[in-house]
Amino acid sequence: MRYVSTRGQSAPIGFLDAVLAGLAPDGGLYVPSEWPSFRSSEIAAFAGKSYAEVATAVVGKFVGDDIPKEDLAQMCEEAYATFAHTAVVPLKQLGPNRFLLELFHGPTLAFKDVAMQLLGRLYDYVLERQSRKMTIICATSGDTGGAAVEAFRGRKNARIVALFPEGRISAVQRRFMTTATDANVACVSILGSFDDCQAIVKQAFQDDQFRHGVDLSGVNSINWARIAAQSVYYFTAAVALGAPAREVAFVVPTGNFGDAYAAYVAKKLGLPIHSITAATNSNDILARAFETGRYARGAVAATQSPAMDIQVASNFERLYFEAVRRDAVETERAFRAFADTGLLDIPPAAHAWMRELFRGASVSEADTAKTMLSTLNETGEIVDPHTAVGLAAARGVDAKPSVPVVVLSTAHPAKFPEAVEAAIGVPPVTPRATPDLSKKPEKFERLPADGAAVKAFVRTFAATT
Ligand SMILES: Cc1ncc(COP(=O)(O)O)c(C=O)c1O
Ligand SMILES: N[C@@H](CCOP(=O)(O)O)C(=O)O
Repeated sequence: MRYVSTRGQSAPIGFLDAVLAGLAPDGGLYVPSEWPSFRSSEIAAFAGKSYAEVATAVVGKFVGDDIPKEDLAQMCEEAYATFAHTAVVPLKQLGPNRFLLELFHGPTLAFKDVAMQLLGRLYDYVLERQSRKMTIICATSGDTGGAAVEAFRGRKNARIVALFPEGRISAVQRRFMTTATDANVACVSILGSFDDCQAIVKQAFQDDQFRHGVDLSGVNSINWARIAAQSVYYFTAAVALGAPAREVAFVVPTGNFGDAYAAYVAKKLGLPIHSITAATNSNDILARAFETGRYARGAVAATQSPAMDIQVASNFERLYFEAVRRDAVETERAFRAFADTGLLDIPPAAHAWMRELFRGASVSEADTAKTMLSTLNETGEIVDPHTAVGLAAARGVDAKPSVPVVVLSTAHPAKFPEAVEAAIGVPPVTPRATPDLSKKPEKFERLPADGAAVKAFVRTFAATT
């Protein structure tokens, strides 16, 4: 398997190199040079297999010969043994044709654990063999950071710096990062938005001297291994509902577009996906892009679903690259121009291609809160605000009654106790296995949204840990 950059200026590389590289040196994102796929009979054979076994098969398609199958299988076994539910990502029926895919049974109660628990092991595996220690920088709107800290803390071959937007994530999300006492973890509260944090990370990757100096890597969904690992649960859910003989529609609460793009990847691998609805909160750049063909940045608004308060969705570039028939010159032009102007008019043919599979839906704050309450009243389920955005958007899915609609439940309600209690009148209960972090001391730096300041901090951290 080889990986090429969406901007076409970086040399093709293998899976492990793409994983460690994070962002391509030309500023693009790595994608497979050719799409692997499963035969229908292979997908049917996933029925009855464990989550780790399906993950080994699906992720294995992207790994190629870079890791022996037994080693990958062992990493998957170990990664998914950290989940509190035997099904790892159980599917719950809410109504005749409505399902919730619970992705929050990992150690930090959000879907990010699914990929991150595997990434921590992948990095260990390869860095140990290369006798190398890397510096990971990760931008977070709340959940990626906690999952990454949990997956990498205490690991010998990697140090991690998590950048989060000051005051714009929940206290529970913050504490999953800032209470870690391991020497290889640093957290930085950035005086800005998640988009600022992500821009700082991307700029850092494009500074060759810095990148080489600290041996930089990234575990945001720019990293192909994140996408590969997140495509697995679309298989387990769809197969449980009758795929490959039956199509399934997915509704994905969306911010950085990694998870919805992973659904597209599952489709490329051969899964019969009827449609993918990108459900946004009022930060609706993606919903507008799919509905109108114009990808136009707005100001970031703080919402009850803070992990989706994002206006620049990294993985949209990967989809655009496909939509323009893998024209790297056009992708480079479009995303450089977008970085300057905040505007990208999707060519009509590319937009029409996107709409064959994708729909966008934006959900207001009032509807999000109302959906938390109505879900509790109608089904007895307490859902978090991100999941509520997905459930509200699912009302608009246009599918035949024979097509099940699966909404991704991306976080446990206990991560957002204030928003949930305000909506339903009672606080959500934290799962028993989750440690109480509320009394632990927190440790983090505070820095302006300034790339130079962050790089200086990271350089010192890398030199001293
Ligand atoms: C709880 C939750 N839901 C949804 C999302 C959106 O996922 P994505 O960024 O992959 O679109 C995020 C963050 O990314 C999240 O933390
Ligand atoms: N919502 C995310 C933002 C980063 O997304 P990623 O999937 O690119 O890591 C978060 O919770 O941090």
